[in-house]
Amino acid sequence: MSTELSESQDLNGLEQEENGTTRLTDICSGTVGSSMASIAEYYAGKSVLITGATGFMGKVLVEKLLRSCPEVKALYILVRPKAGQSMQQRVSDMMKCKLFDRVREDDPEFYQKIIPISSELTQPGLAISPEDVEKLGACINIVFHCAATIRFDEPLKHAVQLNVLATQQLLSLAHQMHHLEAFIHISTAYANCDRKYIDEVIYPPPVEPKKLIESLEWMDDGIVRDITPRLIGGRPNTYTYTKALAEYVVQQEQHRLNIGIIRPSIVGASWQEPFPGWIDNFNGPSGLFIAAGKGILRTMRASNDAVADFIPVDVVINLTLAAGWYTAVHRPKTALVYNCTTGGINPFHWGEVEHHVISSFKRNPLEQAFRRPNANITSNYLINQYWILVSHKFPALIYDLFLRLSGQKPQMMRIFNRLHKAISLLEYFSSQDWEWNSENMSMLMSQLTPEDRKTFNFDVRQLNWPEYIENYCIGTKKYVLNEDMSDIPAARQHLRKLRNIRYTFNTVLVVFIWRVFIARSQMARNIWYFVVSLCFKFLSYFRASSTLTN
Ligand SMILES: CCCCCCCCCCCCCCCCCCCC(=O)SCCNC(=O)CCNC(=O)[C@H](O)C(C)(C)COP(=O)(O)OP(=O)(O)OC[C@H]1O[C@@H](n2cnc3c(N)ncnc32)[C@H](O)[C@@H]1OP(=O)(O)O
Ligand SMILES: NC(=O)C1=CN([C@@H]2O[C@H](COP(=O)(O)OP(=O)(O)OC[C@H]3O[C@@H](n4cnc5c(N)ncnc54)[C@H](OP(=O)(O)O)[C@@H]3O)[C@@H](O)[C@H]2O)C=CC1
Repeated sequence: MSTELSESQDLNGLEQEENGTTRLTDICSGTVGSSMASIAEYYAGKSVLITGATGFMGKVLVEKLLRSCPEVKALYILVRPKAGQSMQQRVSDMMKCKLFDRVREDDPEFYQKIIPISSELTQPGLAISPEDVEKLGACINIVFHCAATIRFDEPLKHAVQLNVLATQQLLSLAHQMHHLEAFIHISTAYANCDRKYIDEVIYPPPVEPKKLIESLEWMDDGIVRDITPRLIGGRPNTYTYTKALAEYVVQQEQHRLNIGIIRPSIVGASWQEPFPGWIDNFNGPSGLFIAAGKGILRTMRASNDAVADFIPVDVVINLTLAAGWYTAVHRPKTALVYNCTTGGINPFHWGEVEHHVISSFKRNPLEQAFRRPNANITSNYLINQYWILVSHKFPALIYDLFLRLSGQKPQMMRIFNRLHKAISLLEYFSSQDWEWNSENMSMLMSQLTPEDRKTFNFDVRQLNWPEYIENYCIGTKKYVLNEDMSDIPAARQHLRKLRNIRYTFNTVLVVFIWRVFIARSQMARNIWYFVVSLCFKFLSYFRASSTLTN
């Protein structure tokens, strides 16, 4: 069921379908002045506020805005001091990141456009100083809200504080912005993962956010922990639950602000921009790709035929910027939701992911792999448990034994325990299928000029998955693990060594087992003599026949 969009009759540039879904059309009657402006022209002279700019997606958003909208006036970014680093230090470190190489080339002074604002989103008023509130109120034209806790095991109180309450406070701040044209909220395609078919609508929230927030205020952490599974119900974690609540909170403001909601699925490395394969974290599939490349992860529960709904980060950001432009220019009267997914347009399946990840890491191996990359994904619980025992726990035990014997600290079992914890939280997403309607994404594309369609490309029909996965795997090697591509021959040599160790180990094991068997069983001895005599007879036969032909 979708929420009631009561003003269906007077939507500007929008059509409301029978089921309540709000769709874009090419009607421009509701546009403001610059409707014909290209995306870059629209952002020219604009001041943009970005939350979560130090995060994975936020950084890509900042980079793309600076590179493709060079006339943008200023990017105000909400940043908190963290891990002993001041806000300023964090921002200057961020700008040194390789991601900004292309922008740096175009404009070495690009950092002057970035204006950090100290903010801790979990604090009242987002801990923004009154002077900064005034400054933002006077100048911001567009808000992109990316900040969130994306941890799947986040305690409910904290997830609500950051994903729901902070969103609410940001919306209050947005009300004080006198020149605000658009508020773009980044959600997730899995906010409604308790449904199999997900339309571009905001579904009724699982609970009234206000009531939940009030209750959480007086409950102690123990009680909250105990009731969390009951509260989240059909959702697998507090992350998806609080992102669903946040959507509802944002929707409540749709009559007072121009709102767009972007729902990306599983965000992966960049496809094209600023260069293929850029990734800087272990979240989502990236950590598992690395674990598979290192030969540590060799089995996990996933359905071979289910769609792996990956979406490259640059596609999400291009769509986000286009949605910002559309929302500001066309001013839809109700919040538009964009399911930013690939499954319905260019599907790719978990079985194919496994195949391409493994073959890519065989071609471009990671340094110091534990074992040769090899994987077995299955949806069968028992088969998976068997492989965990044989391919994870047993090798870990042997390796730890080896470490102990050589006077080192055992570590492999600990690594596997952490990996199993991560897998247990991720398997939910790889073991089932969802269907997203992504019509708004296609229709937004139809609104762009041919030039913008190239500069802000989010046409995922053009995505070549094997090539994308290859670049993704190389990206994890180069940008997450900081490994040098020139070391690949040595890494290949290491894999050959591992293969030889495996052959030797397997041969010794088979001979050993057989010897034990022969020593204990007359039947095994008889079979052994039979096989040996058969081999001998074959050998004699071939020798005789080759003598005759000569
Ligand atoms: C058999 C081989 C097949 C090969 C390929 C098959 C790949 C299948 C991939 C399936 C993936 C499915 C992914 C679905 C994701 C759905 C996404 C929904 C979309 C979103 O909206 S949100 C963003 C997603 N959010 C996340 O991904 C966060 C998940 N992470 C967490 O919640 C926590 O990190 C976690 C896993 C609970 C661990 O917490 P904790 O123990 O406190 O430790 P740290 O966070 O400090 O990390 C510890 C350690 O683990 C590494 N790590 C983190 N994440 C992963 C991961 N996904 N895979 C592997 N390893 C991971 C982390 O880097 C740390 O390592 P250190 O060595 O640095 O300590
Ligand atoms: N990654 C993915 O696969 C997907 C992500 N999304 C959504 O995209 C958005 C961005 O995700 P992503 O970039 O991957 O996440 P990251 O974890 O990389 O970034 C989160 C950002 O939020 C900021 N933040 C977190 N807590 C606070 C706080 N208390 N005060 C101030 N800032 C804070 C972080 O700042 P700091 O650096 O200080 O920690 C960081 O900049 C999120 O809304 C997420 O739900 C949606 C679908 C998939």
